[in-house]
Amino acid sequence: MTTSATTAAARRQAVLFDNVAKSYGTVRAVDGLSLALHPGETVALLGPNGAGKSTTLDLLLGLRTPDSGSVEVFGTTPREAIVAGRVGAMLQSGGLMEEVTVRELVELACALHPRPHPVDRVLAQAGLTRIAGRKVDKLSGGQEQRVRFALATAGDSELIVLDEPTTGMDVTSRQAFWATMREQADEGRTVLFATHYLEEADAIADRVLVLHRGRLLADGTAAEIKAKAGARKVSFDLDGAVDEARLTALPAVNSLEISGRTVRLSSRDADATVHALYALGLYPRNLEVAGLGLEQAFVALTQAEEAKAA
Ligand SMILES: Nc1ncnc2c1ncn2[C@@H]1O[C@H](COP(=O)(O)OP(=O)(O)OP(=O)(O)O)[C@@H](O)[C@H]1O
Repeated sequence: MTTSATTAAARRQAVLFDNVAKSYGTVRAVDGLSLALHPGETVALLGPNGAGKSTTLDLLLGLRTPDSGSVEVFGTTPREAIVAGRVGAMLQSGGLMEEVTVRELVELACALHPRPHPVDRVLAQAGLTRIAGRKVDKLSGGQEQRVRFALATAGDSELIVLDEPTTGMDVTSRQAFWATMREQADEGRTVLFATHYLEEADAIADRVLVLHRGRLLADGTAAEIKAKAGARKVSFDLDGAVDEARLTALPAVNSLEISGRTVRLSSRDADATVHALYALGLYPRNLEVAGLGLEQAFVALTQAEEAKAA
Protein backbone atom coordinates (compact mmCIF):
# COMPACT_ATOMS: atom_id res chain seq x y z
CA MET A 1 0.00 0.00 0.00
CA THR A 2 1.24 3.53 -0.68
CA THR A 3 1.58 5.94 2.23
CA SER A 4 -1.50 7.92 1.19
CA ALA A 5 -3.52 4.69 0.81
CA THR A 6 -2.31 3.57 4.26
CA THR A 7 -3.39 6.87 5.78
CA ALA A 8 -6.78 6.69 4.05
CA ALA A 9 -7.27 3.16 5.46
CA ALA A 10 -6.24 4.36 8.93
CA ARG A 11 -8.84 7.15 8.81
CA ARG A 12 -11.57 4.59 8.25
CA GLN A 13 -10.50 2.75 11.42
CA ALA A 14 -11.30 4.03 14.88
CA VAL A 15 -8.06 2.52 16.18
CA LEU A 16 -5.05 1.06 14.41
CA PHE A 17 -2.14 -0.65 16.21
CA ASP A 18 0.68 -1.60 13.87
CA ASN A 19 3.23 -4.01 15.37
CA VAL A 20 3.32 -2.15 18.67
CA ALA A 21 5.80 -3.09 21.40
CA LYS A 22 6.17 -1.64 24.89
CA SER A 23 8.47 -2.85 27.66
CA TYR A 24 9.00 -1.77 31.25
CA GLY A 25 12.66 -2.63 31.84
CA THR A 26 12.88 -6.33 31.01
CA VAL A 27 9.09 -6.90 31.10
CA ARG A 28 7.58 -6.98 27.60
CA ALA A 29 4.08 -5.74 28.39
CA VAL A 30 2.95 -5.41 24.75
CA ASP A 31 4.75 -7.54 22.21
CA GLY A 32 4.17 -6.86 18.52
CA LEU A 33 0.48 -6.08 18.76
CA SER A 34 -1.42 -5.31 15.53
CA LEU A 35 -5.15 -4.70 15.51
CA ALA A 36 -7.83 -2.51 13.99
CA LEU A 37 -11.07 -1.41 15.62
CA HIS A 38 -13.84 -0.41 13.26
CA PRO A 39 -16.24 2.46 13.90
CA GLY A 40 -19.39 1.35 15.74
CA GLU A 41 -17.94 -1.85 17.22
CA THR A 42 -18.27 -2.82 20.87
CA VAL A 43 -15.08 -4.68 21.71
CA ALA A 44 -14.07 -6.50 24.90
CA LEU A 45 -10.40 -6.80 25.79
CA LEU A 46 -9.75 -9.90 27.88
CA GLY A 47 -6.61 -11.42 29.30
CA PRO A 48 -5.21 -12.84 32.51
CA ASN A 49 -3.52 -10.53 35.04
CA GLY A 50 -0.46 -8.92 33.52
CA ALA A 51 -1.48 -9.74 29.92
CA GLY A 52 -0.99 -6.12 28.88
CA LYS A 53 -4.58 -4.81 28.79
CA SER A 54 -3.98 -1.60 30.76
CA THR A 55 -0.75 -0.91 28.87
CA THR A 56 -2.64 -1.35 25.57
CA LEU A 57 -5.28 1.15 26.70
CA ASP A 58 -2.58 3.57 27.93
CA LEU A 59 -0.90 3.39 24.50
CA LEU A 60 -4.24 3.94 22.80
CA LEU A 61 -4.84 7.04 24.93
CA GLY A 62 -1.34 8.43 24.37
CA LEU A 63 -0.50 8.07 28.08
CA ARG A 64 2.45 5.90 27.09
CA THR A 65 4.56 5.91 23.91
CA PRO A 66 5.34 2.68 22.05
CA ASP A 67 8.98 1.55 21.95
CA SER A 68 8.32 0.54 18.34
CA GLY A 69 5.37 0.35 15.97
CA SER A 70 2.59 2.94 15.72
CA VAL A 71 -0.81 3.71 17.22
CA GLU A 72 -3.38 5.75 15.34
CA VAL A 73 -6.80 6.90 16.49
CA PHE A 74 -9.11 8.05 13.69
CA GLY A 75 -6.00 8.37 11.49
CA THR A 76 -4.21 10.79 13.85
CA THR A 77 -2.03 10.45 16.93
CA PRO A 78 -3.88 9.50 20.14
CA ARG A 79 -3.14 12.96 21.59
CA GLU A 80 -4.64 14.78 18.57
CA ALA A 81 -7.76 12.60 18.75
CA ILE A 82 -8.17 13.32 22.46
CA VAL A 83 -7.64 17.08 22.08
CA ALA A 84 -10.30 17.03 19.35
CA GLY A 85 -12.71 15.44 21.86
CA ARG A 86 -13.04 12.25 19.81
CA VAL A 87 -12.15 9.94 22.72
CA GLY A 88 -13.74 9.56 26.15
CA ALA A 89 -11.94 7.38 28.68
CA MET A 90 -12.66 5.77 32.01
CA LEU A 91 -9.51 4.45 33.63
CA GLN A 92 -8.93 2.31 36.71
CA SER A 93 -6.19 4.42 38.17
CA GLY A 94 -6.05 8.08 39.06
CA GLY A 95 -7.95 9.64 41.95
CA LEU A 96 -10.86 11.96 41.38
CA MET A 97 -10.53 15.63 42.31
CA GLU A 98 -11.38 16.07 46.01
CA GLU A 99 -13.39 18.80 47.76
CA VAL A 100 -15.74 19.26 44.80
CA THR A 101 -19.25 17.93 44.33
CA VAL A 102 -20.20 15.37 41.72
CA ARG A 103 -22.04 18.08 39.76
CA GLU A 104 -19.05 20.47 39.86
CA LEU A 105 -16.73 17.77 38.56
CA VAL A 106 -19.12 16.81 35.75
CA GLU A 107 -19.59 20.52 34.90
CA LEU A 108 -15.82 20.86 34.60
CA ALA A 109 -15.57 17.80 32.30
CA CYS A 110 -18.37 19.20 30.12
CA ALA A 111 -16.70 22.64 30.00
CA LEU A 112 -13.44 21.05 28.81
CA HIS A 113 -15.08 19.00 26.03
CA PRO A 114 -15.27 20.60 22.54
CA ARG A 115 -18.77 19.08 22.00
CA PRO A 116 -20.24 18.79 25.52
CA HIS A 117 -23.55 17.13 26.41
CA PRO A 118 -25.86 18.99 28.83
CA VAL A 119 -24.64 18.44 32.43
CA ASP A 120 -28.04 17.17 33.65
CA ARG A 121 -28.16 14.58 30.89
CA VAL A 122 -24.66 13.32 31.71
CA LEU A 123 -25.56 13.08 35.42
CA ALA A 124 -28.82 11.25 34.65
CA GLN A 125 -27.20 8.79 32.23
CA ALA A 126 -24.59 7.86 34.80
CA GLY A 127 -27.25 7.45 37.52
CA LEU A 128 -25.81 10.36 39.52
CA THR A 129 -28.73 12.83 39.70
CA ARG A 130 -29.64 11.91 43.28
CA ILE A 131 -26.08 12.29 44.56
CA ALA A 132 -25.03 15.27 42.39
CA GLY A 133 -24.60 17.50 45.46
CA ARG A 134 -22.36 15.06 47.32
CA LYS A 135 -18.61 15.62 47.72
CA VAL A 136 -16.62 13.31 45.46
CA ASP A 137 -14.40 12.08 48.33
CA LYS A 138 -17.48 10.83 50.22
CA LEU A 139 -18.61 8.35 47.55
CA SER A 140 -18.61 4.56 47.65
CA GLY A 141 -16.40 2.62 45.21
CA GLY A 142 -19.33 1.86 42.90
CA GLN A 143 -20.47 5.51 42.94
CA GLU A 144 -16.93 6.66 42.10
CA GLN A 145 -17.01 4.32 39.11
CA ARG A 146 -20.21 5.99 37.93
CA VAL A 147 -18.55 9.41 38.24
CA ARG A 148 -15.64 8.13 36.12
CA PHE A 149 -18.19 6.94 33.57
CA ALA A 150 -19.85 10.39 33.57
CA LEU A 151 -16.47 12.00 32.87
CA ALA A 152 -15.94 9.59 29.94
CA THR A 153 -19.32 10.49 28.44
CA ALA A 154 -19.34 14.27 29.15
CA GLY A 155 -19.25 15.06 25.44
CA ASP A 156 -19.97 13.63 22.05
CA SER A 157 -16.89 11.38 21.71
CA GLU A 158 -16.78 8.78 18.94
CA LEU A 159 -14.63 6.29 20.87
CA ILE A 160 -15.20 5.34 24.49
CA VAL A 161 -12.43 3.45 26.29
CA LEU A 162 -13.20 1.77 29.60
CA ASP A 163 -10.72 -0.06 31.82
CA GLU A 164 -12.61 -2.56 34.02
CA PRO A 165 -15.56 -0.19 34.28
CA THR A 166 -17.87 -2.23 36.52
CA THR A 167 -15.35 -3.19 39.22
CA GLY A 168 -16.97 -2.40 42.56
CA MET A 169 -20.48 -1.92 41.15
CA ASP A 170 -23.39 -3.95 42.52
CA VAL A 171 -25.52 -6.07 40.18
CA THR A 172 -28.18 -3.37 39.62
CA SER A 173 -25.62 -0.65 38.89
CA ARG A 174 -23.80 -3.00 36.56
CA GLN A 175 -26.95 -3.75 34.57
CA ALA A 176 -27.82 -0.05 34.37
CA PHE A 177 -24.26 0.73 33.31
CA TRP A 178 -24.33 -1.74 30.42
CA ALA A 179 -27.77 -0.56 29.31
CA THR A 180 -26.32 2.96 29.03
CA MET A 181 -23.25 1.64 27.24
CA ARG A 182 -25.51 -0.15 24.75
CA GLU A 183 -27.24 3.18 24.02
CA GLN A 184 -23.83 4.74 23.37
CA ALA A 185 -22.97 1.91 20.96
CA ASP A 186 -26.39 2.11 19.27
CA GLU A 187 -25.68 5.79 18.59
CA GLY A 188 -22.72 4.59 16.49
CA ARG A 189 -19.89 5.04 18.99
CA THR A 190 -16.99 2.62 19.18
CA VAL A 191 -16.68 1.14 22.65
CA LEU A 192 -13.58 -0.70 23.89
CA PHE A 193 -13.61 -2.14 27.39
CA ALA A 194 -11.15 -4.26 29.35
CA THR A 195 -12.80 -6.63 31.79
CA HIS A 196 -12.30 -9.66 34.01
CA TYR A 197 -16.06 -10.38 33.93
CA LEU A 198 -16.32 -12.78 31.03
CA GLU A 199 -20.08 -12.97 31.18
CA GLU A 200 -20.15 -9.22 30.46
CA ALA A 201 -17.92 -9.68 27.45
CA ASP A 202 -20.16 -12.51 26.26
CA ALA A 203 -23.34 -10.48 26.69
CA ILE A 204 -22.18 -7.06 25.49
CA ALA A 205 -19.34 -7.30 22.99
CA ASP A 206 -19.66 -7.72 19.22
CA ARG A 207 -16.04 -8.74 19.24
CA VAL A 208 -13.67 -10.19 21.82
CA LEU A 209 -9.89 -9.75 21.85
CA VAL A 210 -7.91 -12.10 24.08
CA LEU A 211 -4.48 -10.81 25.06
CA HIS A 212 -1.81 -13.07 26.48
CA ARG A 213 1.71 -11.92 27.34
CA GLY A 214 1.24 -8.79 25.28
CA ARG A 215 0.13 -10.63 22.14
CA LEU A 216 -3.25 -11.18 20.54
CA LEU A 217 -4.18 -14.80 21.26
CA ALA A 218 -7.70 -14.71 19.82
CA ASP A 219 -9.88 -12.18 17.98
CA GLY A 220 -13.48 -12.86 17.02
CA THR A 221 -17.06 -13.00 18.23
CA ALA A 222 -17.65 -14.70 21.58
CA ALA A 223 -19.01 -17.70 19.62
CA GLU A 224 -15.84 -17.87 17.52
CA ILE A 225 -13.62 -17.70 20.63
CA LYS A 226 -15.61 -20.54 22.21
CA ALA A 227 -15.24 -22.60 19.01
CA LYS A 228 -11.50 -21.83 18.87
CA ALA A 229 -11.04 -23.25 22.37
CA GLY A 230 -12.34 -26.46 20.76
CA ALA A 231 -13.27 -28.19 23.99
CA ARG A 232 -16.66 -29.58 25.08
CA LYS A 233 -18.17 -30.18 28.49
CA VAL A 234 -19.26 -33.79 29.03
CA SER A 235 -21.26 -34.82 32.08
CA PHE A 236 -22.88 -38.12 33.06
CA ASP A 237 -23.78 -40.33 36.02
CA LEU A 238 -22.27 -43.77 36.60
CA ASP A 239 -23.76 -46.72 38.44
CA GLY A 240 -21.40 -48.57 40.74
CA ALA A 241 -17.93 -47.52 41.79
CA VAL A 242 -16.41 -44.50 40.03
CA ASP A 243 -12.78 -45.19 39.15
CA GLU A 244 -11.04 -41.82 38.85
CA ALA A 245 -7.82 -43.24 37.37
CA ARG A 246 -9.68 -44.93 34.48
CA LEU A 247 -11.69 -41.80 33.76
CA THR A 248 -8.61 -39.57 33.78
CA ALA A 249 -6.98 -41.92 31.26
CA LEU A 250 -9.85 -41.45 28.76
CA PRO A 251 -8.66 -39.85 25.53
CA ALA A 252 -8.73 -36.04 25.04
CA VAL A 253 -9.70 -35.23 28.64
CA ASN A 254 -8.47 -31.80 29.85
CA SER A 255 -9.99 -31.80 33.31
CA LEU A 256 -12.18 -34.03 35.44
CA GLU A 257 -14.44 -33.44 38.41
CA ILE A 258 -16.26 -36.19 40.33
CA SER A 259 -19.07 -35.48 42.70
CA GLY A 260 -20.69 -38.65 44.12
CA ARG A 261 -21.71 -40.63 41.02
CA THR A 262 -21.73 -37.59 38.76
CA VAL A 263 -18.75 -37.00 36.50
CA ARG A 264 -18.07 -33.68 34.75
CA LEU A 265 -15.18 -33.39 32.38
CA SER A 266 -13.86 -31.14 29.65
CA SER A 267 -12.72 -32.88 26.48
CA ARG A 268 -10.89 -31.75 23.34
CA ASP A 269 -12.72 -34.51 21.42
CA ALA A 270 -16.03 -35.40 23.05
CA ASP A 271 -16.81 -38.16 20.51
CA ALA A 272 -13.53 -39.97 21.26
CA THR A 273 -14.01 -39.58 25.02
CA VAL A 274 -17.56 -40.94 25.00
CA HIS A 275 -16.70 -43.86 22.67
CA ALA A 276 -13.82 -44.84 24.97
CA LEU A 277 -16.17 -44.65 27.94
CA TYR A 278 -18.45 -47.29 26.35
CA ALA A 279 -15.40 -49.34 25.31
CA LEU A 280 -14.44 -49.57 29.00
CA GLY A 281 -17.80 -51.24 29.58
CA LEU A 282 -19.20 -48.22 31.42
CA TYR A 283 -22.75 -47.10 30.74
CA PRO A 284 -23.16 -43.40 31.38
CA ARG A 285 -26.64 -42.19 32.28
CA ASN A 286 -27.95 -38.64 31.80
CA LEU A 287 -25.15 -38.04 29.28
CA GLU A 288 -24.84 -34.39 28.24
CA VAL A 289 -22.36 -32.83 25.84
CA ALA A 290 -22.26 -29.03 25.62
CA GLY A 291 -20.02 -26.26 24.31
CA LEU A 292 -17.84 -24.27 26.68
CA GLY A 293 -18.93 -20.96 28.11
CA LEU A 294 -16.71 -17.98 27.27
CA GLU A 295 -15.07 -18.20 30.68
CA GLN A 296 -14.11 -21.86 30.23
CA ALA A 297 -12.99 -21.18 26.65
CA PHE A 298 -10.81 -18.34 27.91
CA VAL A 299 -9.24 -20.58 30.55
CA ALA A 300 -8.68 -23.39 28.02
CA LEU A 301 -7.03 -21.01 25.51
CA THR A 302 -4.77 -19.26 27.99
CA GLN A 303 -3.78 -22.54 29.72
CA ALA A 304 -2.90 -24.12 26.36
CA GLU A 305 -0.70 -21.09 25.64
CA GLU A 306 0.97 -21.33 29.07
CA ALA A 307 1.63 -25.04 28.44
CA LYS A 308 3.33 -24.16 25.12
CA ALA A 309 5.51 -21.56 26.84
CA ALA A 310 6.53 -23.92 29.68
N1 LIG B 1 4.75 0.93 35.38
C1 LIG B 1 5.18 -0.31 35.27
N2 LIG B 1 6.45 -0.65 35.58
C2 LIG B 1 6.90 -1.92 35.46
N3 LIG B 1 6.16 -2.95 35.02
C3 LIG B 1 4.88 -2.68 34.69
C4 LIG B 1 4.32 -1.36 34.80
N4 LIG B 1 3.02 -1.41 34.41
C5 LIG B 1 2.78 -2.69 34.06
N5 LIG B 1 3.89 -3.45 34.23
C6 LIG B 1 4.02 -4.90 33.92
O1 LIG B 1 3.66 -5.07 32.56
C7 LIG B 1 2.86 -6.24 32.38
C8 LIG B 1 1.51 -5.86 31.78
O2 LIG B 1 0.79 -5.11 32.75
P1 LIG B 1 -0.68 -4.51 32.48
O3 LIG B 1 -1.05 -3.71 33.68
O4 LIG B 1 -0.69 -3.83 31.16
O5 LIG B 1 -1.55 -5.85 32.40
P2 LIG B 1 -3.13 -6.06 32.59
O6 LIG B 1 -3.51 -7.08 31.56
O7 LIG B 1 -3.84 -4.77 32.57
O8 LIG B 1 -3.18 -6.71 34.04
P3 LIG B 1 -4.39 -6.74 35.14
O9 LIG B 1 -5.46 -7.62 34.60
O10 LIG B 1 -3.69 -7.36 36.33
O11 LIG B 1 -4.83 -5.32 35.39
C9 LIG B 1 2.79 -6.89 33.75
O12 LIG B 1 3.80 -7.88 33.82
C10 LIG B 1 3.05 -5.75 34.71
O13 LIG B 1 3.64 -6.24 35.90
